[in-house]
Amino acid sequence: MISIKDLSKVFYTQDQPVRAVDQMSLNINKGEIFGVIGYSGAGKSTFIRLLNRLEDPTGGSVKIGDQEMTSLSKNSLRLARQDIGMIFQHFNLLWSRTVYDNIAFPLEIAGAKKADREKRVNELIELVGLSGRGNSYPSQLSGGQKQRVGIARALANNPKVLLCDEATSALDPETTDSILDLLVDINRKLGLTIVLITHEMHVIRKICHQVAVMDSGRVVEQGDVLNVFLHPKEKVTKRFVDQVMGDPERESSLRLIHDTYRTGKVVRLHFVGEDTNQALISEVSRKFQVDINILHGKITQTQRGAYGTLFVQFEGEEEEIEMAVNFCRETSVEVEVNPDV
Ligand SMILES: Nc1ncnc2c1ncn2[C@@H]1O[C@H](COP(=O)(O)OP(=O)(O)OP(=O)(O)O)[C@@H](O)[C@H]1O
Repeated sequence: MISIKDLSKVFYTQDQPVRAVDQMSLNINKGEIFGVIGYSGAGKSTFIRLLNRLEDPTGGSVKIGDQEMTSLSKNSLRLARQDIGMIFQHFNLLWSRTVYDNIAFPLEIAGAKKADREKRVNELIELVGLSGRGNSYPSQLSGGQKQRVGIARALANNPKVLLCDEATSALDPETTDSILDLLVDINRKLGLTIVLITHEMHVIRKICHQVAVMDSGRVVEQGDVLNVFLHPKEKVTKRFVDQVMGDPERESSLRLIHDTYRTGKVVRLHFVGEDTNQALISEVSRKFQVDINILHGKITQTQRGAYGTLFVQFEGEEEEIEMAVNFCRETSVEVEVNPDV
């Protein structure tokens, strides 16, 4: 659906050239929610603006469907953009227009007839949960409602792709979740491909199927969200996973346990999907002569299923511990002995 190859953007500033996006290559499948995560300055905004050519690339290509975006003339680009909706962190609504007229705006530009516009706007108002608010002005709406207007406006011309530029970063956690739920709903109902950029792993965890981690203009890690949670390779990715799975107390409490009980083994168990329901710990304690201290645990839901980690300490004879660890390894649960915390 979207194929990005060796995409680069260099800004030539007075001091020195800035490589905001540096040889990025990605493939995004139709119907997928694809998240790009990175810290401030990683190049996310530049990247997403290159997709619909709000920014012209220095090199490389962006293909959306059969359309090579980088070589389109002004006129063809205007048409191609009707297939690409976009929503923004600060909503970018027209403040002097009502909700209804904001949503109607892209339809007016596309030359839709009045009756068709009316039908479409009413459908969209209902789809985004703003029934009864058509005559309100943006200043009379909450942040979440404003973003709903932004979403309805972005969907007006039935785009194939929706680009989300930090769409929930200005919202409180609860409103963020309701907007993320709406994006999932739209993705399922309309089969829309969604590309989003964010600096919050919670957003990736909650709605994305695939994730790419950006650092200094490059994709440093990429994959299925559950796999990236399970096996983060790069330091920056581990920090993002810790935004969701971490616990400020974890490191100190594990160190304390480690220093207090010098016997036994600390083991980290990773549970994925169905395995999260497995009664592994009670089975191990029944089968082997080991004492099990549960040190720390967390479970979370992703679009790809549940994911959990559990830190435990096995105490007992070395041989029994070895057998218990091997037993855990034989299940589909992943095991790390004496993990770095
Ligand atoms: N118009 C511009 N002119 C010069 N440099 C720019 C321009 N836009 C972005 N940059 C630089 O490119 C790099 C990437 O910026 P970008 O805004 O894409 O990152 P980001 O990951 O979206 O960060 P943030 O979340 O803080 O916006 C930064 O070093 C930034 O200073």
